[in-house]
Amino acid sequence: MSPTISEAYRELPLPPHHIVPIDFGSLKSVPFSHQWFASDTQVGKLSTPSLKPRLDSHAIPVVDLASPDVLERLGRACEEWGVFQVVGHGISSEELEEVESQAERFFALPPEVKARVLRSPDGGAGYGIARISSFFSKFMWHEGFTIMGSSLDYAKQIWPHDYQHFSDVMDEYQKKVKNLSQRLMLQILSSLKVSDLPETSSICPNPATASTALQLNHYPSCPDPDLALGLAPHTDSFLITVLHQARRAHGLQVFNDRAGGWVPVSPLQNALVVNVGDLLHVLSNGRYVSALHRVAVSERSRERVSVAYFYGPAADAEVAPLGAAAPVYRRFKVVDYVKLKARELDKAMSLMRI
Ligand SMILES: C=C1C[C@]23C[C@@]1(O)CC[C@H]2[C@@]12CCC[C@@](C)(C(=O)O1)[C@H]2[C@@H]3C(=O)O
Ligand SMILES: O=C(O)CCC(=O)C(=O)O
Ligand SMILES: [Fe+2]
Repeated sequence: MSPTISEAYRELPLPPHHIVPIDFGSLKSVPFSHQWFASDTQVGKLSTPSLKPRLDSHAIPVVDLASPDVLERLGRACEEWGVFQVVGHGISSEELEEVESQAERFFALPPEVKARVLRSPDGGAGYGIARISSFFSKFMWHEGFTIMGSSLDYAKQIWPHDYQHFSDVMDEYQKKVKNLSQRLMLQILSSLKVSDLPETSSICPNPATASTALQLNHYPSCPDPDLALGLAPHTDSFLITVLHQARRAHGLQVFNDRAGGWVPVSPLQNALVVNVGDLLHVLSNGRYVSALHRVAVSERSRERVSVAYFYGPAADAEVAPLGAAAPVYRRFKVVDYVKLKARELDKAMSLMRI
């Protein structure tokens, strides 16, 4: 049988304190375990001292999928930023609001109910702390729920008598966002202008075998936002991530060398945020930037919800730079990369370099 992404985590089980979130609702101040200082956000050689971003969000490209020069705009955004906001994507604001309100409904449940769907120590899906947490000395002001495939079994455990609506909303959204992700991937690959794409059918990816995950993120309201960090700096592992952030819910920031630091990705009405992930960085032979991003806790009494959809090739598909005369990355299996990232985090990409 073909491997799944969840299997990649079997070899590296996490202890319970890296799975079960703290009960944020009961806290009147930020505990020491959740207070971040500059030295705690060290990622590779990059120290990320201030949570105050440098530039305003207008710098992040906005791409309208209906625009005649869409390929050129996508290519430039992926090359210069590794992140852009997409409009004209065909998912209605009602659908986005519904998915957001079901995510809020889940996170508002008491801790013991959320614990019914706790991620297992060696698994990828379920409720808990972000997997990257084990690489940092402090805990993040965040709880998440990762859904891989249908959400029905989870919904039945959470709401035994009222599971259908949550499940319908999440599964319908996954279908829509998968179609959008596939469409974006085809356009992004065309934007690379590689003349010979021999393996596109296996890596492109094939929507029937794609690796996908829907991640509901919750950043609870925080007594002292300046001390806490929502999500530590990281790059996403798959090809692309399509993210819905709730309106007025600021906090997402992307690192950009040329802009000289962290730039906010402010919520834009009806837009979805698209991140280039590590695997697309490899396919493009390093041309498209795998965007380093983090989430600051921006306001005292406002919680924040976001919904991320990770889209990648099948777990056993092989990835390598496309049509590159001088490839800088070697060929590897998706599942092996996810394993390596679970062990090495930000060093994983450089370990794949030739
Ligand atoms: C498919 C996946 C991407 C992800 C790890 C996961 O197996 C499921 C959750 C995803 C997430 C969400 C929060 C940030 C992140 C880095 C993490 O720890 O879990 C991403 C992972 C990723 O992109 O590598
Ligand atoms: O909440 C956000 O804006 C970003 C979430 C994120 O980076 C992720 O789920 O990987
Ligand atoms: Fe991310």
